Amino acid sequence: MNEPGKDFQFPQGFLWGAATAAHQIEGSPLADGAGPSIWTRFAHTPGMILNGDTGDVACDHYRRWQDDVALMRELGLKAYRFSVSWSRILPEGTGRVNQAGLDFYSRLVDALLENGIEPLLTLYHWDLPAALDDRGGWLNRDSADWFAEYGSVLYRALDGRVKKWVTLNEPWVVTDGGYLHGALAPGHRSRYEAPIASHNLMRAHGAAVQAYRAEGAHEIGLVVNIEPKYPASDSAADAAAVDRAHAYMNEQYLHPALLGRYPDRLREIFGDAWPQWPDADFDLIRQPLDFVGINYYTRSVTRADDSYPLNAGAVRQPLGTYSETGWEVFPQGLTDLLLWFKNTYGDIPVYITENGAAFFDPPVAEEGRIRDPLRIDYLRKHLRAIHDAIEAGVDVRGYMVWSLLDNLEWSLGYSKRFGIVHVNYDSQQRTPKDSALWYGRMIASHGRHL
Ligand SMILES: OC[C@@H]1[C@@H](O)[C@H](O)[C@@H](O)c2nc(CNc3ccccc3)cn21
Repeated sequence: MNEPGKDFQFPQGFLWGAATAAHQIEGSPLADGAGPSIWTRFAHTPGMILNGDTGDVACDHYRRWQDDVALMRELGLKAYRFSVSWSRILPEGTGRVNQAGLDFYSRLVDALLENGIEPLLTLYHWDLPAALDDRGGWLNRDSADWFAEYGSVLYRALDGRVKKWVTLNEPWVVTDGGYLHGALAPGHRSRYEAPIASHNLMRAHGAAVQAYRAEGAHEIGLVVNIEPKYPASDSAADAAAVDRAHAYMNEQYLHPALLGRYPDRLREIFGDAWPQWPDADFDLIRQPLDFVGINYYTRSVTRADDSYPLNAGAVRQPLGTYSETGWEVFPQGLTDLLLWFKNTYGDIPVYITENGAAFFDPPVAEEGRIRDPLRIDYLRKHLRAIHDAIEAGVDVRGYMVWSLLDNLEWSLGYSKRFGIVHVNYDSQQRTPKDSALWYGRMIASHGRHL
């Protein structure tokens, strides 16, 4: 466990980095021939995003990318996880390639490599081309072919310089937020559409991995958000609620990707809205992966409660510590879920591809400092939790803090700051927070003085 003053030894080659996503930081969504995405549309639909915020400017990274790479270098990052905007590459989603879009990411990758920073590229971080949404989007079974075509364009252009690829970021959030509850683009609310979109996302994942095996020569994986579920009591009803919530969030994507089948509970959960899937779909979805990315933020203490979907509701912990997004700070949950992952799916290499928290950060102090002790404490405790899992035999190969920069928090606009670097959205001034300086020192010591 975490004895004070313990000397932490992370594995040789452990990859220390930070993560972002295209729509959250780039701005300039329609520059240089890019097509609109569903998030460009969603943000310009009144009432969809807090305060009417949009990604039109964001962190202006599309224009400031060279300075941002220099900042990553100054902080001492060894890796950078970013996503590509599909509609910059294929403005209509398929067919015509926009060379200017490819050139942007090619230059970014070259700059990262020149600065000793390994790129981890996410193909899809929620920003589907609007032109494909007009053709049914993830509800259209052709989406698997669209996604494989998009991936192949990038594999041919960047593979070799990019050696770690991710197909999808968090299919659970895309489905739950974009098709069941409607809080995220494209804003659908249907228990019938959600399983279809979810299944096609996983078919698309499989098709993109298959295409990579034909075009690429390095590593590819899937990124999921998983959240350990703990029963609020020892009642049978709460245990059943935990099973439903666990199957719905944690097993719904890893089971088909790694085991070639869905958890049985999903048919119970969706009832008549759960289609009969063709067996061949699971041969497509289940492709050998080089790694799985896990995004961890919090846990959920769960009870049976029929006022919630799934008849499973989260119970706030009276003695818990919570971040600005209302997520409990619970590092032990990361150790627990890594052990669950290993015991359920075996020794597949794991990267923590997102971990972080939004706290209320004070304004930039006179001396230019931004004191964010809560974030330092959060990161330290979660890295120690990862170290515990590694000591217990889980093959964790790297850690990407969410996020490099304060950025557009989707429907919450710019109201939540996850960055280790503060962004003044008026001036676009970047100011490393104390957490960024701490993280850089931690990387330099390879975690020893965690
Ligand atoms: O919310 C923080 C980040 C977000 O900015 C990233 O784009 C996304 O990959 C991300 N995923 C989670 C994990 N969970 C989650 C749960 C419910 C709604 C949204 C995200 C947190 N985050």
